[in-house]
Order: sequence, then C-alpha cells, then structure tokens
Amino acid sequence: MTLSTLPLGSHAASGVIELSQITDTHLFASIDGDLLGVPTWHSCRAVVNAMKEEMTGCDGILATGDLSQDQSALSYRHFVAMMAELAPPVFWLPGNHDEAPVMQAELDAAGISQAKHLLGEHWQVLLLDSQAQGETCGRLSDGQLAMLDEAIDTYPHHHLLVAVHHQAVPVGCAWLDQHNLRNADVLQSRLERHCASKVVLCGHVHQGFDEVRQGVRYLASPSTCIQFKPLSDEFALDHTAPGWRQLSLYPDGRLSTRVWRLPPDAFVPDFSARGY
Ligand SMILES: Nc1ncnc2c1ncn2[C@@H]1O[C@@H]2COP(=O)(O)O[C@H]2[C@H]1O
Ligand SMILES: [Fe+2]
Repeated sequence: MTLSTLPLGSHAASGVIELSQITDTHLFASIDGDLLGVPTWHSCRAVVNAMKEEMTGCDGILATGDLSQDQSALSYRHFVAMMAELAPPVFWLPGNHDEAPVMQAELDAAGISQAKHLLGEHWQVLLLDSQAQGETCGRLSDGQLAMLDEAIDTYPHHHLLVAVHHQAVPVGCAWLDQHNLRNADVLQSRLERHCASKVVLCGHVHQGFDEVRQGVRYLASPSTCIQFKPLSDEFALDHTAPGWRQLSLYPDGRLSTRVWRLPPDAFVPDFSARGY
C-alpha cells in the first residue's frame, strides 16, 4: 500500500462535492515581491478575499504547485496564513518552482494535510508530484505511477480526478509546451483502463483550458498572479486577471467547472517582459 487515504465528504444533501483550485501563487518572502510587475502576495490576497466572498459550501481546496517563487520558508508561511482564513481543508502538491522539503515542513507545521488520496462515495481525488529535480518540465516517477495504479485498481468504480502541476496535453503555447509533463503518454494509457470518469487538473500554464482527449477531460487554470497568453508560440503575458477554479463533482461522474477572476485590470503585469 502506498496510498494514504483521507475521506472526502460532501456538505450537500445531493452528494455533490465542491472543490476549489488555487494555483501558481509564486509568493516571495517579502510581501512586496513582484513577478513581472505583479506583487504576488497582494494578488493572491485579492484572490483569497474573492474566494471567501464567492465560495459557499466548499468541501476542499486543491493547491496545485508553484506556491513559492523564491523557495523561502516565509513565502510558504504567507500561503499558510491565507489558507487559514478559508474554512475548507487544503490539499497540495509541488510545482517546478517549489522547494519540496521546505514546502512540506512549513505546510506540515501549519497542520495542512499531507494526504494525497481523497476518497468520497463516488469520486476519488489523487494529487501527484510531477517535480523533476532542477527542471522546468515535469515527470511522474515510478512511485507516483504506482499510486495511480493503486487508486485505479482499488477503486475501479470511483470517478477519478488527478491533480498534477504540469500539463499532460499541449495547451497550444510552444514556449510553454516544451515545459510539459514528459511522460504524459504513460498517464494517458493508465487512465484509459479506468472505466469511470477521469479528469486531469493542472496548474503551471497560467491560463484556463478545458478539453477532452481520448476520453479524459484535461483542465488548467489561471494563476493568482501573472497570466500567459493562450495560443502564443513565443512567451507572452495576457490581459486576463488573476483567478481560481471551482469544480463540482456529481455522483454520476459529471463534472461542472467555472473559472473565477478578479475584475479586469486588477493587477497589470509588465507587458514588455520576455520571460523570467
Ligand atoms: N521566455 C521564456 N521561454 C521559455 N520558458 C520560460 C520563459 N520565461 C519563463 N520561462 C519558464 O517557463 C515556466 C512556465 O511557468 P513557471 O511558472 O513554471 O515558470 C516559467 C519559467 O521557468
Ligand atoms: Fe507557475
């Protein structure tokens, strides 16, 4: 057994599980640190405030990596402090910018769950680590794939939501798709043998994305700071505002989802930037 499973309940009589995803907060030790002109603590702060207003009856929050930009302990403490204001339990996985040992220590010390497998009556959620040491692209290790196999084999009738930092299908930005999940074909072939619904949810690409490929629904979501311009081969920032994603998982395997954003021009990046 490699899975450590936590029950995932629904607050609703209908049994619908409501989740929110927050991703790519890119926080610094300094609350005034900025990424390409966007002060990431302040933009995350604004997103969390908006989440507090909009969220009703959320059963869990999925934090899908790149929580820190400078890998400092303090950056993770800022994240923890904001999450403490949200009532639902938070679950997390690392992104390429995270320093996993520091992240784990800080989130653990704050009492945030280390669970990576959440089990509801009809759905299971698996949070996978796609960090490839020292690389911007991602890869699922044999250990992570073993967790996936175990989830599929043990709960073959449960609908499956896999959360992972890197995109498993190209989003259509050449500069960004070079930093993809390298062994996405292995993930796809494992998912093909799962007969219930399957959804893969990622961060990393700082944009909304929602497409079905070979029976799997692939979702990506805005960052709480800078946004990347969709369908751009070269690095380009987008005018859309920071945001988060809300997901409703229905007992029959359907999933409805919505991207929420701050008002337009809430945080304007430096559009002359060519990378970071
Ligand atoms: N101009 C660029 N060309 C290619 N990759 C870039 C460029 N600028 C930044 N990156 C990397 O691409 C990554 C995509 O999202 P990340 O937040 O992981 O961090 C980004 C950088 O590591
Ligand atoms: Fe990121």
